[in-house]
Amino acid sequence: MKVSRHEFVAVLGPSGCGKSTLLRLTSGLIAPTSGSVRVFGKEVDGPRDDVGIVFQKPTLLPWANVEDNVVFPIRHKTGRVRPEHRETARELLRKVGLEGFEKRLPSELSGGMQQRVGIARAMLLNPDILLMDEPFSALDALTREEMGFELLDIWQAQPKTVMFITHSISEAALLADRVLVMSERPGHFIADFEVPLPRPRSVETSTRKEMHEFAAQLRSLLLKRAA
Ligand SMILES: Nc1ncnc2c1ncn2[C@@H]1O[C@H](COP(=O)(O)OP(=O)(O)OP(=O)(O)O)[C@@H](O)[C@H]1O
Repeated sequence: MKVSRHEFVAVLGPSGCGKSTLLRLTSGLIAPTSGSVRVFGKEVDGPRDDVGIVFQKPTLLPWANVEDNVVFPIRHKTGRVRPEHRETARELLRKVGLEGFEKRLPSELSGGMQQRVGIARAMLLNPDILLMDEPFSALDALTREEMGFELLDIWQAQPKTVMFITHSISEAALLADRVLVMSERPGHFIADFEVPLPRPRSVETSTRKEMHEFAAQLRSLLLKRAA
């Protein structure tokens, strides 16, 4: 499969089909046993700096405050954090709605707030590619929807290629330009849809007839495969 620059692609598929594996291969965290992954025409042969990753759980350092968690990738990479990195971190925290929480510990934040810290951390080096593995699945339904729209705002302000793994058909349809569907194991792509919805997306988008029709099309494909 190919993803264009700055495209927002969602990947749907049954549990265990290899969605997270696809994401880890793309980030260079693991190497393929066969086949290859290329980013900007170059084979991926190790972890990359131009990729931000957001996992299902934010995996924050419990002893470090919010700002220190966001600048952690730069500390890890270079051993020191410059004032401009802290300024970028604070700016990102403002963007994800966490202004005033910079010096708090992760344990003082809600699950949704912790996930926002994880998103700010993934954006610190302004990566061209953002890989997201079920980033909102541990959140309550309302926060999840809100975070999806926040992500679209960030993506529109700072275009990036996004690969977004989810189990939610409506989330995939509402956020993405394209939805790729994988089969059960051994996973392969069985469908590739352009999302027939205009941008910008909003709460209103989720009530549109096209949204319901598209979600129904995805659902019947996934159910047929599971039957
Ligand atoms: N193409 C593949 N080749 C080798 N192993 C694979 C492949 N796809 C998946 N696996 C293995 O299958 C297991 C599940 O894969 P993975 O976690 O990527 O699935 P998933 O679709 O993300 O599942 P879930 O939706 O439950 O999170 C892992 O142990 C992974 O190593």
